Amino acid sequence: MATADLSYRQGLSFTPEQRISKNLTGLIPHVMEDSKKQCERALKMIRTRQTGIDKYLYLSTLKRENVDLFYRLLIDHAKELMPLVYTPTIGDVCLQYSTLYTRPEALYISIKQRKSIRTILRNWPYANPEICVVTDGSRILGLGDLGVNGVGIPIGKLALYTAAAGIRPEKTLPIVLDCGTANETNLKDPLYLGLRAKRVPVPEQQAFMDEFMEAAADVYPDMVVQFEDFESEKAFNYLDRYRNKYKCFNDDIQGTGAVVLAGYIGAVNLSGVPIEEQRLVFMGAGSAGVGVAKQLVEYYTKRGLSEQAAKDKFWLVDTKGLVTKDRGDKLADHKKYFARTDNNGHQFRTLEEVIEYVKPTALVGLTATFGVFTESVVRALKASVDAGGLGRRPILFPLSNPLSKAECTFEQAVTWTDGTVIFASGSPFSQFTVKVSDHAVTYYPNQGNNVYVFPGIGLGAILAKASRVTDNMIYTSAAALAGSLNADEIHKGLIYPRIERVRDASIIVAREVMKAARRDGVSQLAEEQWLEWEEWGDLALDKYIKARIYDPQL
Ligand SMILES: NC(=O)C1=CN([C@@H]2O[C@H](COP(=O)(O)OP(=O)(O)OC[C@H]3O[C@@H](n4cnc5c(N)ncnc54)[C@H](O)[C@@H]3O)[C@@H](O)[C@H]2O)C=CC1
Ligand SMILES: CC(=O)C(=O)O
Ligand SMILES: [Mg+2]
Repeated sequence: MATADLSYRQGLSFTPEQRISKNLTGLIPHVMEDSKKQCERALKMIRTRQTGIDKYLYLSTLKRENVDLFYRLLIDHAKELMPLVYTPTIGDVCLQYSTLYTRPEALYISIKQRKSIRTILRNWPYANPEICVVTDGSRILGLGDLGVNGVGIPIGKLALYTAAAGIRPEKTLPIVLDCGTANETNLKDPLYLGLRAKRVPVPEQQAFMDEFMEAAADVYPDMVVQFEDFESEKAFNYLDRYRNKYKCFNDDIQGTGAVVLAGYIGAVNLSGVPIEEQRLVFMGAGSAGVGVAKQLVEYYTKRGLSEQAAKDKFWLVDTKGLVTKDRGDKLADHKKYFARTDNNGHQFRTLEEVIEYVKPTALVGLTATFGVFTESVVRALKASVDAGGLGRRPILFPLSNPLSKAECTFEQAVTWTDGTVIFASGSPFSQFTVKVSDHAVTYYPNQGNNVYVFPGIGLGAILAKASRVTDNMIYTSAAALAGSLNADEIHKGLIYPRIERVRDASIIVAREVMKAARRDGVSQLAEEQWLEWEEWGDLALDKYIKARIYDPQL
């Protein structure tokens, strides 16, 4: 007797004939439902769960039980569901990961298993992964060192690779490298799933990382590796160390740099302040802050400014105040590039002092600290923009994740700028409606999150068979995203496409990233293929991409 085919991927949509041929008759309810009906049931379940975590757990079960339905939902209801599988809910999930755990969903490689990295990689049950997101859990969103609990981030980011860029779910590989943790709560938690030990010294972590990268390239030579949420020093170090040796990029430095550049291009157009007159204060000088500032410097130099003149447009602030050369503390290497020398020996300790001194037109927050954009800070920003002339608008990007770490809320930003703000946040805020005498005015926020670029960068690198991820590929992703808004989005004054259109944007990003790979000589696709596309243009390349991406049908 033939055994039943237990691959229930199609859920309730099997026809009676398929049920007979697969011996499924009676194993699933009798009704036959189309995709719409199955999505309706799942949405009802999600909407009636009380907490974000409950909704996440339901979705996570669905991902395991009916992967196509999970991704159909995530693609078709991105605005509602992305915040559940990604920031902000994923932050709560990471905080409680060891308690919520029911089944493995990633590779967990501890520093005690250094000799077995290749075996562990080969144990992954799906053949030839194309994209890996790896973290060591040392800086998870703005929540600090979560150790192995940080694995929720690679899992969440890879779900977005599938939903936003159509990489097949079985081609994605989430990895957490467990080097111990500095998190006392985790260390004291009897259920903690990671090594119950202090994080090992940096040189040891680096040696482990060297071994991991070598093993990953050896076992999966075609796989692109995305570094995610490594604390800043390691983030910069690993990127420098591996970028010319392996196919890899750092999402927090490069992905965030690209996404903020794209938003900044749109914001400058709306601001009424010419690009040459823009002056930018960055609150936060970590991997994201410095990564973004460097990407923007590249934009200015491409527009003809000298590197020094471009750099002079940026004032970076950290916990000790304005980053200056003569501040008297030992600056971390990644901050030195932006250290100011024009402060005449004066040190500016608070953000208010910096704003008073700089008179910025744009304020970017990457501090992982809630509320640092206070009313007086935001009003001072507005005043400095207003002083430049009528109709000018301040650019305010509180980009830290999750929502509990945002530098200010959308409502505050709108209220404190009398509605003039051009706003983007890392995690999503709702639109905000204000009643003005007899009518209502609705303000629309933007989500400035690297989800708009990393899926397209990864997809572009994979499809171009890129041997490296070059700076031009990253830069191009920003330019492509900036150009991907439709007429309605432009009309609404948005600076990013609506999140429901992230998949359209990813295809554009992937196409341009592929072309940049070809220009940089790192695409290993056949020359004839490129010549054909050159003849037929972007439409042919888009067709090629669309034919290769996962679009779940139920
Ligand atoms: N929107 C997006 O797509 C992304 C957002 N992020 C967010 O950016 C934040 C920072 O990430 P990293 O740069 O990697 O962290 P990090 O820890 O390396 O850097 C944080 C920086 O903020 C400074 N800082 C902290 N509190 C401060 C305060 N009260 N006043 C002034 N400066 C303060 C620190 O001195 C440091 O320079 C995180 O919340 C992360 O979630 C990161 C990547 C992408
Ligand atoms: C979005 C992201 O990569 C972060 O907050 O770290
Ligand atoms: Mg990150």
